Amino acid sequence: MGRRAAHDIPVSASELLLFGGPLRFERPYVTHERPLLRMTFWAMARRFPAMVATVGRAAWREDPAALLALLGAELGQGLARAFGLVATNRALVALFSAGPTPERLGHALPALLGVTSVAAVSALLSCVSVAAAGQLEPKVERACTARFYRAAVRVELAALEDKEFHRLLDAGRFGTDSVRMMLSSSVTVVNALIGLLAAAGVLLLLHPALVGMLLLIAAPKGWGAVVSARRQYASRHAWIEHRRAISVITSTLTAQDCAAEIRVHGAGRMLVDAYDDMSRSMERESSRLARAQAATQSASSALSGLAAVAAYGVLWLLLASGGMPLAVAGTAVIAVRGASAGLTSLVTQVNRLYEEAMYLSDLEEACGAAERQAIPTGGTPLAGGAEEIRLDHVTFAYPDASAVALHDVTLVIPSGKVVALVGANGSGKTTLSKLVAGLYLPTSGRLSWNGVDVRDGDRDQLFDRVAVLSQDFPRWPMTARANIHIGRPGQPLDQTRIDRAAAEADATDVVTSLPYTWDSLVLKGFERGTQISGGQWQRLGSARARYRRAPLLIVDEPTSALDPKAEAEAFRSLRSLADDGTTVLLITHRLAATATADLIYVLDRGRLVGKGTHQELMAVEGGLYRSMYELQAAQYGVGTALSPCPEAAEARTTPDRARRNGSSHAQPVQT
Ligand SMILES: Nc1ncnc2c1ncn2[C@@H]1O[C@H](COP(=O)(O)OP(=O)(O)OP(=O)(O)O)[C@@H](O)[C@H]1O
Repeated sequence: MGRRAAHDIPVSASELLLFGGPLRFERPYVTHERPLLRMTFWAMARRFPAMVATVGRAAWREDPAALLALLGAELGQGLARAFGLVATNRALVALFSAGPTPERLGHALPALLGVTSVAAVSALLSCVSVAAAGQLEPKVERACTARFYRAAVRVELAALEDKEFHRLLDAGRFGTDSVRMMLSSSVTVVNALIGLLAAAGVLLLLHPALVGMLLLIAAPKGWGAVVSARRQYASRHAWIEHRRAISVITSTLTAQDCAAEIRVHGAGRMLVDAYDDMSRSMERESSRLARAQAATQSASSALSGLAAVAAYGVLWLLLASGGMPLAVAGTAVIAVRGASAGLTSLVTQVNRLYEEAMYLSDLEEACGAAERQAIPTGGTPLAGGAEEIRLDHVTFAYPDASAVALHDVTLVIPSGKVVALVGANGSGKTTLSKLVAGLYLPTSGRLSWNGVDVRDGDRDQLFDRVAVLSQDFPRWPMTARANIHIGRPGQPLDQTRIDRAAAEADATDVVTSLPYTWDSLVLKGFERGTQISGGQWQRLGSARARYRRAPLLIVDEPTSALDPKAEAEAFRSLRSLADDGTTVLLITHRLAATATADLIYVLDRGRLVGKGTHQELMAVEGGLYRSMYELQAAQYGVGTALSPCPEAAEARTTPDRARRNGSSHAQPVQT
């Protein structure tokens, strides 16, 4: 085979300039890159039964009837091929026997009818095989893919932090594409193998020397097929690298976010030139491959031709010496020609099968690992809504992290209140909210929901009681309606509830301004698709969290993209949600907004350093909250004795709010 491996193909000057070398995927994606080149053909052949068994097991689980039909049809075709050869031999014996032609034809007729019937049965079985494979392939693919994704979405968040585990999941994703291909390749391989065995068996019966003849002629063809398939494989990887580099570059040429620099900076011309340059290296690789394949083909054909001459010479001698009847020689020629054609397909498919099998074994491994790391189902049932969420000396460290993200935190999140978490970047606010949501478990200490330790509690029931609007909330590539409904997907879609959630989140105007209102796709580049702004997305996200109607709403910087008016409205509506009984855990850097919170917790480098109402925390001289607030106020050129914001002023005058703000748990603990 060609000694020049894919990675030896020179990288174009443009690739060097733009990517600093070939554009290869990260490790997860290349675990199996070029394994075929490292493994001998025989080692591959030895692994063949295990590979087919993996697919076979998946097929058996999904549709045993279709699998049996497929196997039966393939086996039947192999037997039909053997019978066909036997019948051909009989027909030739009759035709080459002594006697008048009409008599010989008469004697050959039953065998000829046999050949015809066998061909018809074989064609019928081939149809059965196509139908069964067509039925089985999508089922196997669906089952394996669904199993993988079902397991993946249940994995503990902490497990996803583990790079190795993540690698496993990433690699597993590639396996889902391989299942279908493996099934079709397995069928082709089994078919070719049965065909070869049938031919060899018949030849053995006719004359043992004929098997040797088959091997002699087929061996150079087999060699040529192995060399070509491997060279093609290596080249495909080279192509993939160049193709990847090209598509990365060409996709930017028409991308909207690159359009300005492409025109103003003249980046477009440079990138088109790079495309030209990179394409040339692909062209060179393509020509090199074609030349190499042609050379191998001529060598294998020449060798096979020489072997055929030798074999036919032996046949001649056998015929001349009376050691073999003419009819047997004729059958042998037919069998050998058919078998060597099957051999080429066998080699190509075994190569392919091997490659795909590795991705499939990744998939199996990933499914197993994900199932082992799944969030447990069941546990102590949670009564009520979010009556009391309590953290007792909770410490939490992310897996692999050198420092703890939360240290010895003790606090209570009372029901039906707006509880704000404030602190500098990285102080642990989001982490704390994720623990409260049951997404992570404390490293030490106890976190309880309504008295039930989250370690023992039914986590699905806990999730059911939480709605999340995170900083980087998902922008689902769906319709506006589906973007809201996905907030409570377990219940039938309820348009009235969707409208109400949108109204509460100030998102009604966003939706009515869309060309197809609720049916608009918030996804550009598709029919009914449209692009919405960051602030509009934030309103949709907020509507989704409200549509969920959960006892606890966690909102992490819910107004970062909103204009001042919308922001004030958003905080006002959080207040009214709490007034209606929802517990709101609010994370924000906008301290004017925390002024109306019932309770504020101040975090500093993972530690709780203060708690109380806005007024209480502002009263702590040199306290972290106060200094942060004063810094923000100074940006607006307002003095420190300011009234925090209109809502706060209003809160102070409302008896209910005043009572809440003066609640007994609001004891400043500034450190
Ligand atoms: N997935 C993670 N893996 C490892 N460390 C993390 C991870 N997420 C956060 N951290 C670390 O934990 C600490 C607390 O992060 P967290 O996101 O909770 O802070 P935050 O107060 O919400 O910050 P911000 O105001 O910037 O959103 C930080 O030091 C951060 O680097």
